[in-house]
Amino acid sequence: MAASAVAPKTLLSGTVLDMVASSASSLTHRRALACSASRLVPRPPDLARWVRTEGGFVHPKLRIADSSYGLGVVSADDIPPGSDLIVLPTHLPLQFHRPPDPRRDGAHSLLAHLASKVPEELWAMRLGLRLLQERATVGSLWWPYISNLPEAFTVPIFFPGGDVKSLQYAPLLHQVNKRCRFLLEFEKEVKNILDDVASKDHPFGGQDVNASSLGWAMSAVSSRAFRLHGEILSDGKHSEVPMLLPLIDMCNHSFNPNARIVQQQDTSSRNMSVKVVAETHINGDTPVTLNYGCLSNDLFLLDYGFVIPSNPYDQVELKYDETLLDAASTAAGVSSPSFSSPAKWQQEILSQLNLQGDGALPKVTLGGPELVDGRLLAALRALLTTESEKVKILDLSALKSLGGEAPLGSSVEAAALRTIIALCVIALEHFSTKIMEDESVLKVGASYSTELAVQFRMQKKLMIIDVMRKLTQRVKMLSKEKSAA
Ligand SMILES: C[S@@+](CC[C@H](N)C(=O)[O-])C[C@H]1O[C@@H](n2cnc3c(N)ncnc32)[C@H](O)[C@@H]1O
Repeated sequence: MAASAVAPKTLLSGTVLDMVASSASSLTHRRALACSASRLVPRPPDLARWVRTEGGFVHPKLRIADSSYGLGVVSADDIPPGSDLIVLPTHLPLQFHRPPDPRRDGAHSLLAHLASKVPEELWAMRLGLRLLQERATVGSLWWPYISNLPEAFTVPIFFPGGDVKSLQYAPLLHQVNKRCRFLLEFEKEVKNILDDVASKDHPFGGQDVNASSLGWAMSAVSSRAFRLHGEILSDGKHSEVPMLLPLIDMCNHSFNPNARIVQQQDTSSRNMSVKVVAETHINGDTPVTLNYGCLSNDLFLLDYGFVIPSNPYDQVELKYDETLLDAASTAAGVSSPSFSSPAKWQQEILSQLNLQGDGALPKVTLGGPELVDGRLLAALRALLTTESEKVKILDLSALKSLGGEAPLGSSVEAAALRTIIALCVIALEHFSTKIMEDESVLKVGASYSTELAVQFRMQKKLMIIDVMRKLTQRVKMLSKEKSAA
């Protein structure tokens, strides 16, 4: 059993390295992205056999096979609902915390020290450090798993700088740049902390770690780890622990999955076993899928390196801002002085909605199952009416809801919806390309990362147009109701 070097010379280049050397992406990088199924070593061990050897269970009808999304778990024959598909013995999930080992406690406490430098939101980097440690350990229990991991990931921290810009969406650009900056800073910090550490205490067996290998590990974890129940806390609740689940993490994502993860507490110990159970009848020659979460395309791209077309959970972020609302309402022909100078009772509603005052949260969204952020809708309804008494007797949840009747009457409702449609137009104008131009890039074909970036921005625009279409329908219904009355 060999262990692979933590920082191979040609692992990855792209944004992280662009930031260091302002160089364009190398050919090696493009090749790696284009065949995302290529693994850390050319012919890694059979994962299913390894899980069985370690005491786990793998349904005899399951295979790992090429799929549209790299590798995937496929059922070769019919499997009835409720069947166990994969059962992992308790020692196989890879977590940050590990059983004490006096021979390596120095290394582990240094690893814990490094992990303490990682901000909470980048939890994937913490487990990533542990993954790098096992990757550098000769004879690691997890080597059969690690050698099956992809050699490269399609997350935007590895995009060439031009493709990051091509995303054209400020909130995601901000996150990508933040992660890149973190990796570059963290590389320095790790080198500083590990300088002069004796090899027996070195968490990575004396091997060099750089921004590229840290990025590889962080992406391996963000795209594959599941956050599961950990130990029971003093309040009786479970802590949430990110874990890498060998073999289970070969299942691809679907919003309509045919399988799910189940955790079971061992009756004789505090250990938890993890298994995948068939949720529905699975036909032969069908991929076994899990739901990674009802996430926006921002999170799918940032953490997993893919974009879901017509994703019902995709959203755009806007900042609640009176100048923006003024511009939108003027464009919609429903301008109101209340946007720049709301009455006292309107200010109180804005404070209750956390859109104004101390600790205000000005980020609002369009899209997703809610269609319009309830806080934005409530604010517009309240600002576009003069009937304070009508508003005051309303429950805040009724003011926020798009589902039922127009709570303040059809005129106010139509004005609020028209303002939101105008906000959608403004949001569309933030993208520098038109959908038709995006389509032609995809038609001609480009590098994998360029196509992903173009897909991302195109899906955002399609989603905004869909919101506009649905809101326009509502406005039409309101005017029909008004003329019928
Ligand atoms: C947990 S792994 C699944 C196994 C992976 N396909 C492999 O080859 O190792 C998650 C990765 O699979 C791919 N993937 C999974 N579901 C997908 C989907 N619905 N669409 C596109 N890519 C998907 C993405 O590359 C993602 O980062």
